[in-house]
Amino acid sequence: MTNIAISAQQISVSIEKHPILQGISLALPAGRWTSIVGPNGAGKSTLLRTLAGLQPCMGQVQLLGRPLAHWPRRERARTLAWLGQNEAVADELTVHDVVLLGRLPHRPWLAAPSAADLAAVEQALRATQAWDWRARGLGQLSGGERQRVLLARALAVQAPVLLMDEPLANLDPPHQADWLQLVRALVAQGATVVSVLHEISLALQADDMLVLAQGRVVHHGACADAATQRALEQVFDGRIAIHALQGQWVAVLK
Ligand SMILES: Nc1ncnc2c1ncn2[C@@H]1O[C@H](COP(=O)(O)OP(=O)(O)OP(=O)(O)O)[C@@H](O)[C@H]1O
Repeated sequence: MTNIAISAQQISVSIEKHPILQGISLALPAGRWTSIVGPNGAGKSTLLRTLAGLQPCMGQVQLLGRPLAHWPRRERARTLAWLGQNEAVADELTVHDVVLLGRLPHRPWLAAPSAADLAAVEQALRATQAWDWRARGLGQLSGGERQRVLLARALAVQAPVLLMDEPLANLDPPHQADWLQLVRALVAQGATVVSVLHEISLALQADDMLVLAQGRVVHHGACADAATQRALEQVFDGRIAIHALQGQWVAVLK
């Protein structure tokens, strides 16, 4: 039987009486990378926030088979790491301290960081090539540099499940490629990654894809499946076409 990392049963979200998510049910297998794509306003970020327990909803979300509400807070924070979009983080904190925040769910209340915490921070900062800036203030970094530090914070949690909303925002192509390698390595080690991505060619590198439109899942399948690719072309009104190029699927604009 497939292990399910995150599942949702009939989740609906309305904001100011406006339906944003409409009865979504899904099961995301563990040890795979799922990308969530769809047009602007489809509800991608809202869905990811709901799966992370950050957005109240009707229906139920389960993390590793247990309803989110039944998880003790710290255990849940060690199990599910989150990288949000445009997150407010105190700009006066150093890069090192920002990434150390990712270790909070591992540390006893008011305890100094352990050797394991410091090692996790260093590993995460090196993985995102942010180690050299560790003493700088977050506010002194460019948009892409800041994004890499926030990615390091999520990695430092060392959670088995990672949810990332537009993780490639502001990243240049080499760092997008690094992110891809990182995600593949995490998944190879058994982690589950779920990411909202606007870069369709990168989203197509995932194992599975969830295609969203108007608050509903219109397709869920393997990226390599022809049906997934047709659903993707359709949801963008035929304005993209998907082709194979050097062993990869790429989306071209029409
Ligand atoms: N706080 C809010 N108040 C009112 N409407 C909201 C709020 N947050 C989101 N919405 C609306 O919900 C819908 C879905 O938003 P969401 O951010 O989830 O979409 P998305 O698919 O991530 O979009 P994008 O591709 O533009 O980032 C949009 O129509 C948006 O305007």
